[in-house]
Amino acid sequence: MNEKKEVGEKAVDFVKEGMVVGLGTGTTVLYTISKLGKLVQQGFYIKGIPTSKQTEKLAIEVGIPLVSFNEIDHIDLAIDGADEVNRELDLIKGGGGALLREKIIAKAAKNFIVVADSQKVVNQLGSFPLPVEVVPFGFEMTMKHIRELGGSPKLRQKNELPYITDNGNYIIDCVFSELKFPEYLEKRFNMIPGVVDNGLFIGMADIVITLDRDKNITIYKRGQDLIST
Ligand SMILES: O=C(CO)[C@H](O)[C@H](O)COP(=O)(O)O
Repeated sequence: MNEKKEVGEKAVDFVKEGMVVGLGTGTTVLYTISKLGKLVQQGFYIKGIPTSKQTEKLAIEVGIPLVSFNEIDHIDLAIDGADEVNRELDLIKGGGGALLREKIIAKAAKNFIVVADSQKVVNQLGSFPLPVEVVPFGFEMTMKHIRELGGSPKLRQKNELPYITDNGNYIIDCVFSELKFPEYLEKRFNMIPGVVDNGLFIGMADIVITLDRDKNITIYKRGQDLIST
């Protein structure tokens, strides 16, 4: 079973005609975007706003009309993947390097749906290294301050050069032996000069679509238990 496809395509059930939809980044939401593209080709009308250049390219390929922030006053729904999800529906994101645009779009959306295969569901956040987007200027000093928060920071690299985000920044991946107080840490990281944002998404997801142990689609809604399988 392709879990990413199952959960990614299920999210399309929440998209209604005429919506402005935030389009996330990654190999799970790719299935959402592809299915939305097929519907658009059959006459279903939506507008998309992408969270990365990679997603922008994919959305254009599948035929989803795109808008930018200066053309809209709201986003109805954002759909995105995650690297980790806990039972409170808090997330670590940014494995794909798009955390800043993803957080801007998730925050702007009336509803934020996360699509996550069963491997992503954890009791406690922090096994996945926390991505932190930093400006290149003085990043060595920024890393020093990040280390003071208890993690082991490592500059993300691609082809032996610093990985560059769509915003022209670097990503520091931060390994924690135990990531305690994620709500505090999300805010604390962003107080370090040079940090643009971090991959903790606390209190943002409204719905998580995943699979249970028996591989049934399972939908969790913030503040409620399971709403359907
Ligand atoms: O945060 C992200 C990109 O910045 C992705 O949503 C996250 O990495 C999950 O990706 P995938 O669906 O490929 O496992």
